[in-house]
Amino acid sequence: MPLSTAHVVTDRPDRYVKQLISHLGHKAAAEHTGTGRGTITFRSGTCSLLSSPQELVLIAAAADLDSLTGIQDVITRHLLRFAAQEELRVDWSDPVSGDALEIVTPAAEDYLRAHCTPAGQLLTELAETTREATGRAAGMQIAADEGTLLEMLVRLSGARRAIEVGVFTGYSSLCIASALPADGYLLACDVSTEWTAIARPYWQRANVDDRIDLRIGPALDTLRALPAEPAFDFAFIDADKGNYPGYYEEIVPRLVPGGLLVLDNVFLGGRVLDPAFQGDDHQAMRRVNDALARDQRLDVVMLPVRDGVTLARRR
Ligand SMILES: C[S@@+](CC[C@H](N)C(=O)[O-])C[C@H]1O[C@@H](n2cnc3c(N)ncnc32)[C@H](O)[C@@H]1O
Repeated sequence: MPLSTAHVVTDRPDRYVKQLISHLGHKAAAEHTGTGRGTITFRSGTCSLLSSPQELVLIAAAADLDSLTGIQDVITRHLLRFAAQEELRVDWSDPVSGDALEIVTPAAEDYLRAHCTPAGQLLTELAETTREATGRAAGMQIAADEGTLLEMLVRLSGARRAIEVGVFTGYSSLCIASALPADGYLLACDVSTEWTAIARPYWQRANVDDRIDLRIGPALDTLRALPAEPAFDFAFIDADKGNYPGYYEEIVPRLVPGGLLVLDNVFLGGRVLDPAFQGDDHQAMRRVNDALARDQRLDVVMLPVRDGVTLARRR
C-alpha cells in the first residue's frame, strides 16, 4: 500500500487537526486519537494527523496510487481553505510502500553504528556461536548497538530488578545482567530450552549467572504469576509480537515509579504504518504503540534505533 507524508509548517497545527477532523468527519470516519492527534479513515485509505511544534504532520496511506492522490487532494484542499490567514505549503513526499520504509537512511545508519561503543569479546563470541548454532534464527538476536543501548539504559536508570521477555541465546540478557549491580536480579522469560541452553555458559563466563532467573514457559503465564505490586525497575520486551499488548499490560503496573520499559521492533520493518498489513502481529503492534502513546502512567519516546525501540518511563 503506498504511503506519503507531508510536513506543513504552521503556528496552528492543533487547530488544523481539529478542523480537519470535525469537517471531514461528515464524509469519513474521523476521530481524535490523543491531544493534537487524529485519524481520518476514508473508504480507500487513511490520513493520520499529528500536531508538533511549528508543524502539522500528515501521513496518508491508500490502497493504490490513484486513491492516495485522492486523499492527498482532499486533505490539501481543506487545509488550504481553513488557512485563510496564512499561506500554507503542503508538499507530499513520493509514495513508498510500508515494507520498503527505511527507518533511517542506510548511509546515516552505517555512520551511527560506526560511532557506538562496540560489543565486548564475550558478546561478540556469543553472536558468532548463535549464528553457527541457529542459522537464520540468529537474525532474532539484538544487534551490538542495541545491546550497548540496553546496557547504558540499565546503568543510567540505576536498576536493580529487571524483567526480560524473549531471551533466545541470551545476548540481551547478558547486556542487561552485566549492567545490574552485583546483587541485581533479572527475571528472564522464554519458551525455548534449546536456545536458552546456548546462553548459560556465556552468563557463567561473565559472572552474571547468579543474577539471572530463567523461567521456561509462556511469558504471559510467568508475568501473571508475579505479585501485582510494583517491584521492577527495568523491563525489556523482545518476544512474540502478538503478545506485546499482554506483556505491556502485565509489566507496567509492576514497574516502580521511574522504572523503564523498553520495547523492541515497534516499527515492524515499517509495516505498522501501512494499513495493507493486517496480520495479528501488525495489529497487536499498532495497538500497543497507540496505547503507549496515550498512557497517562508513562512518559514515552519511540526511537529510530534498528527496527524501532520505545522507551516508556513510569511516572
Ligand atoms: C527475538 S527473540 C529474542 C532475542 C533476544 N532478546 C536476544 O537479544 O537475543 C524472541 C524470543 O522470544 C521467545 N518467545 C516466543 N514466544 C514466547 C512466549 N510466548 N513466551 C516467552 N518467550 C517466547 C522465542 O523463543 C525467542 O527466543
